[in-house]
Amino acid sequence: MPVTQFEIPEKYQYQNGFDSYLESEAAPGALPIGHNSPQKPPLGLYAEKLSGTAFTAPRHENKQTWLYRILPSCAHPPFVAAESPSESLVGKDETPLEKKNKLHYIPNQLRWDPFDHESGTDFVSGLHLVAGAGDPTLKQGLGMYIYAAGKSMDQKSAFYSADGDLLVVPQEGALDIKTEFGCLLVRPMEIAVIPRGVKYRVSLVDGRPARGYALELYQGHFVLPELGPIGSNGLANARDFQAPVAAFEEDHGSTAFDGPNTYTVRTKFNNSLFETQQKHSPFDVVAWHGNYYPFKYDLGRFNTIGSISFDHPDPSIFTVLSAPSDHVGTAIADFVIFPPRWLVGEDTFRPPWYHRNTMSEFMGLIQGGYDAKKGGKGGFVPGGASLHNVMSGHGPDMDSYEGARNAELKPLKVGEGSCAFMFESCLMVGVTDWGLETCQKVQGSYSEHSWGGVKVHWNGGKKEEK
Ligand SMILES: O=C(O)Cc1cc(O)ccc1O
Ligand SMILES: [Fe+2]
Repeated sequence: MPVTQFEIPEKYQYQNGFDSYLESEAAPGALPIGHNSPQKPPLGLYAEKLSGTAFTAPRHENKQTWLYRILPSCAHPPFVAAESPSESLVGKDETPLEKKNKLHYIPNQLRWDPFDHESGTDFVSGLHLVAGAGDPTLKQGLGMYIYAAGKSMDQKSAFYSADGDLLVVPQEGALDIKTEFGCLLVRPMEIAVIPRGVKYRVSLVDGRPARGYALELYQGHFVLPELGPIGSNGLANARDFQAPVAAFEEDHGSTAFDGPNTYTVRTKFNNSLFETQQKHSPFDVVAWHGNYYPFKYDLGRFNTIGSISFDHPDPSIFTVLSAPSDHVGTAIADFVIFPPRWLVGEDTFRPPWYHRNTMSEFMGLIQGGYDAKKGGKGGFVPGGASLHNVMSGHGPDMDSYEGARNAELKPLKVGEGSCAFMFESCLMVGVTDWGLETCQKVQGSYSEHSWGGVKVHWNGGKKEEK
């Protein structure tokens, strides 16, 4: 087995397929046959449509799901600004939104020490916007997050984001994600995508604190990358993506108008938190059918492809999911991983080459090390991150360069037990106050530490003997 693949505990059931049209019912007969919205849906349920694209989006892009639930989602009092919207999302509570959302555009290479675990936060209050581009109100761009959850979300609470689809990359601690569509268990080395609008509740597993990375896509949806000459299989295969099966809570509270509101629903709306209290469980979907649903993927199933002759290929061969812009081949966000793999290139400098890219690159490390960067204190370590913005020069640090320049080129397995990843974007990425200051993790001497001592190997122009 090249990489570890996960067991699926019995408690969780999934249906397989990427961008498939799926259906699931937790009570037999809950799905109407033929109809979407019969006069009286079966079992006394309400029909509710959840759309992820405009009704009129072309068929190949159209995403929506019909939910059959005990009570419709609209039955709640108005949302109000959450009283203490964690300092986390973008800044301090009292800070005006413009300041909270302010992004600082910096040409320097940035690297962060591992972000802190937090004890008092849940998945929502522990979500920190580190960097981003664009604007959720215009449905353009993306946000890059760090989360640190020291406790489960309240069992009578739910969260949804109106801002975009959230790709979650756990780094420490598993997440039990209860969604309106059913449950997902997402462990480090697995990922999940929760589409815009889908309500969910994140619980810690075995009480273990959780930390990880997330990318919110303000526009469009993730797709599998084109395979071109690779052919019809490879990289992340469609059948390895897993969606939940319907599971519901039967708690519809008091029917009295003034009955107690026991459920809290929080929403992220333009990167601000709002909340409301309602009588009924938001997790009351008994059945659903559609192609707009949350899903997970075990990174251990990724079929890694590389050069078997010479030269280091572009990292696009490691793309798991891509969120295309309107320009073919140019992504608002690519999610790229660097799993264990064999390097066999002859007469090849095997780590990444030095480069300056028109794309920006935010990297994190789930486990182990990265072949172009030293680990250890002040290095690139699990739970930390780096950002190489548009045209910011970067590449292996000096020691990695010298090591690879002089290495014996026998076949070598790199990255055993490791997995770095990259959120790559065609957009220039700005960094928040939280990312620059509040988190206190920016490594002051990243550039000096990495490239301060790069050696001159220029031989003065003497023709070399072959
Ligand atoms: O900068 C990085 O480490 C990411 C990266 C890896 C690679 O193999 C080629 C290009 C690239 O940007
Ligand atoms: Fe790079």
